[in-house]
Amino acid sequence: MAGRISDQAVYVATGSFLTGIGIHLALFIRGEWHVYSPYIGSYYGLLLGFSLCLHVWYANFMPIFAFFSHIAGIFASIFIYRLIFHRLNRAGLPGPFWARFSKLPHVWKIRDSKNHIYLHNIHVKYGEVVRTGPAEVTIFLPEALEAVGGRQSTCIKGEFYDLLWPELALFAARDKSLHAKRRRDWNAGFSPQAIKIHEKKVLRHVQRPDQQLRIEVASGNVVNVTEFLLWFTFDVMTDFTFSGSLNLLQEDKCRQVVVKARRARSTLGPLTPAPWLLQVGLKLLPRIWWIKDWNDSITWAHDQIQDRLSRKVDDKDLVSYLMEPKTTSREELGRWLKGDSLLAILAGSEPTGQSLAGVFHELARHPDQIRKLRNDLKGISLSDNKALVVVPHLNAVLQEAMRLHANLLTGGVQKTAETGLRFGDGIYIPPHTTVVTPLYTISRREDCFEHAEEFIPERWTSRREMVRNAQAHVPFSLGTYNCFGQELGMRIMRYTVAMVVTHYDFCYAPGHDGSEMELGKSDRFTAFPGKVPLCFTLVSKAEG
Ligand code: HEM
Repeated sequence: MAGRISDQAVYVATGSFLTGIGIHLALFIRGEWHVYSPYIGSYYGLLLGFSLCLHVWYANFMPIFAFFSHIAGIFASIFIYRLIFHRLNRAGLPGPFWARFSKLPHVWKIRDSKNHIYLHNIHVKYGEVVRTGPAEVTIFLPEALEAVGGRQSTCIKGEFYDLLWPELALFAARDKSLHAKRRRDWNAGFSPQAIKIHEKKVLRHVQRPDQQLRIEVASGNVVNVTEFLLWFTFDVMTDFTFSGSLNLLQEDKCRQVVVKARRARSTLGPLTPAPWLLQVGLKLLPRIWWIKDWNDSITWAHDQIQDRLSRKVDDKDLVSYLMEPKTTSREELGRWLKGDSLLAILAGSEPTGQSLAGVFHELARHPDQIRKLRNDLKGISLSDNKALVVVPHLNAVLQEAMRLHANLLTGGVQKTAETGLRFGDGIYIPPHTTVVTPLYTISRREDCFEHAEEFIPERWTSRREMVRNAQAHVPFSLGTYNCFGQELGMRIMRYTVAMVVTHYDFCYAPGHDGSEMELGKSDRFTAFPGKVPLCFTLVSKAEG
């Protein structure tokens, strides 16, 4: 028999191979499977173990042979389907050849969390609408932002947003009606009356960076503004959310919590293109490395909210509003609270801190802009939002910095519905296709912004002609899923920038030219800017 494959082996191999093809065509090709991938992986792991046991027990290779033939059937079917029959093939989109088969090469290429750079290079090489995955298209056209994310769009959030599954959270709600329902509960926490209450806290907190900077100036220290602002915005946001600041700016006792929450996302960035792999990591390795950090962060946020619920507070905070839901029942509330707690803390603090880091980075490289801003702020109350909001150059500086330093570099992934997506000049994206619209590239397009790579705040005031297509600027996203904290975030930024520019002069520390900010920037669903090491000096009374 040696050297000859028995008939039995041929039958087993063929049968198992065909069941592999069958299971792919009957099941895996339909609907979404990413949240089940850990279970499917575990099932096949068990099946392999069982085949090995049978092999050892009966001294027969047939069970292993059957197992691998079945797996080969699945992969062969996937390969042929994606090579020839996939709906996106008919769209005839350009893109890397491997993209039609798998997202894994993409994950590998962005293991350094530089998805924004990777996709930018893809744009340069392949054009405006590129196939970047078996069922994924990346669109670099500004009109895609409205078409995909606008209120009229039928697209839903992409599979990535299931990262908390089966827990619920506002930003992770992919079902539009569920999302709309929960959003109504959040609304109360951002009403004009609520903003007034939050603002008192914000104003109290803005004193702290001022006090801390005075200490740094007196000690002649270099301040890494990226970190400094992150501590500050976490302090504001924890107070805003559950009436209890962590006091990170002054003390390093609790900083580890934030460090962990950020470290947890070191792999979230690279895994964004492959949500199924993210699910495998989250569910199968919950106590390992970054996944442990991620789970610890969620537990920490949840504990803070539980602790808050046992306390009475003087002024209403976000939890007060979330605990008086208009639409969610009391029983359902428990399911939302964990994810929403994390969202409330992270969604406000990080983007605000990161956007502010972008502002100070740009101002430090453009001292003329600091002087101009300081001049415009003369005689204006630094704690009066009504007065600050009408200082055109202040708002222009914030907008321009947010354009160049978008918070979502490539994130905000969506998915087309049953009808597909038609927009622009006859562009059609088939149904059930993931759509990526990388703001990093779109908001730096020369056909949208003249001298797009340069920091020119005047394009938002006296040189309006330099904005060729304002559609490309959506720092707070748009449509159904846009940012809740836009008004609050803008106020925090206005107060902080106005205070610092009025009281301090600043520039990059000796030996630093500002390049670390861009070079060190990573894309971990949200942007993590690199270092911004600045030296501060107090402005003389005559100048200020
Ligand atoms: C400069 C500061 C900020 C920027 C640039 C910013 C940007 C964004 C963006 C781009 C999104 C969409 C995310 C996505 O599609 O996945 C978003 C969502 C959100 N933001 Fe902000 N944000 C800022 C400040 C804040 C603040 C202060 C809060 C207050 C808690 C906040 C709360 C939220 C929430 C709750 C969502 C989710 C909305 C939903 O899914 O319906 N943001 N933000």
